[in-house]
Amino acid sequence: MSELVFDSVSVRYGGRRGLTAVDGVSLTVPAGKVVGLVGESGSGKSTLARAAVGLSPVSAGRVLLGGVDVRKLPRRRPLQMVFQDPYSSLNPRMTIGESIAEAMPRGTDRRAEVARLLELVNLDPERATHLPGQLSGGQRQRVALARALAGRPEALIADEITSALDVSVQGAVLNLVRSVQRQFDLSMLFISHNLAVIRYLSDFVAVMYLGRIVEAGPAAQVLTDPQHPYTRDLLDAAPSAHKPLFDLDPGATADAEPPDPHHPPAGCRYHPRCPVGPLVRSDREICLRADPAEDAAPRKHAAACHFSESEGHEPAISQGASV
Ligand SMILES: Nc1ncnc2c1ncn2[C@@H]1O[C@H](COP(=O)(O)OP(=O)(O)OP(=O)(O)O)[C@@H](O)[C@H]1O
Repeated sequence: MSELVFDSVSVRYGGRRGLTAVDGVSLTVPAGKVVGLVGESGSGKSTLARAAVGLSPVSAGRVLLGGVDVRKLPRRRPLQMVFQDPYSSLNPRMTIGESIAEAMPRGTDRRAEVARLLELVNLDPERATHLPGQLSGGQRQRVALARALAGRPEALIADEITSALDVSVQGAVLNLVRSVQRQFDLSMLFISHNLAVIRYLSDFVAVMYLGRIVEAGPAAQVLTDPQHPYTRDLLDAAPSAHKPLFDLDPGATADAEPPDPHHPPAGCRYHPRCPVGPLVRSDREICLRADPAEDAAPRKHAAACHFSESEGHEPAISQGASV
């Protein structure tokens, strides 16, 4: 299917207390692959995802699907998004069937297609006449997925799609998403706080910190051989694989206060919290003044850290490196 490319995307929320929630992010979701996007609360993951479907105010850059600017796609159908909260993403007054049919291209045999999609997401086609309020959270999330598939997408963005669900149904929904992604060869940006979930689903992983991608690469490399101190801290903060479910604990990565997104630190944005940075080591003064590049071409493992090389890893990526 088609590659999804974020090309130097910035999102600024306005007003006097405005902030740049996403700051020049470049990230590629290769065709038919899953990129897991991870980072603590407030790092800008949802804002980046929503930028792709026109729901957050892009102030610079663009998003491309198969080389076409998503703003020029027909009603954005080839790119669909499923949200955290299935309660608010479905119209409570429309039947399940109407909600799904609404997203279909013209000329579709709607009744038959609704039944097919409901079966695909393991729901009884009889559900088509029900209202969202008659369904459980897990069932509603299945309907949201069916609705997204009704647009016959090439790419799918999933933003914390299991975190509002009972733990007992999370696994089934994740399995469904994975099987649908494979069946339709979808390119997928998958956002989660949960590193176990990211590990389970992702071909590639991108790590976001304070509006930037700080590390990206093949999932196995990023998760087992992290190059950026922030990624290492995230992985250290997460309990081991023996523990069942774990979420990233915002602020658990270092002793320093979480950053204020209105006033990102100069130099490397991670420096006030970095355990191998200038507050700990006198030879790392560069981190106070020089901003390491951020960029993400996940086929290649790279990190935006002045010292990732000296930590025994690949050289840091340079400003403006191509996607
Ligand atoms: N509509 C908005 N108006 C103003 N600021 C916003 C808006 N939405 C998000 N923000 C701010 O933008 C920053 C990034 O938020 P965002 O929700 O994208 O982060 P996130 O990584 O998805 O967090 P979470 O995991 O908690 O959803 C935060 O500082 C947040 O407070």
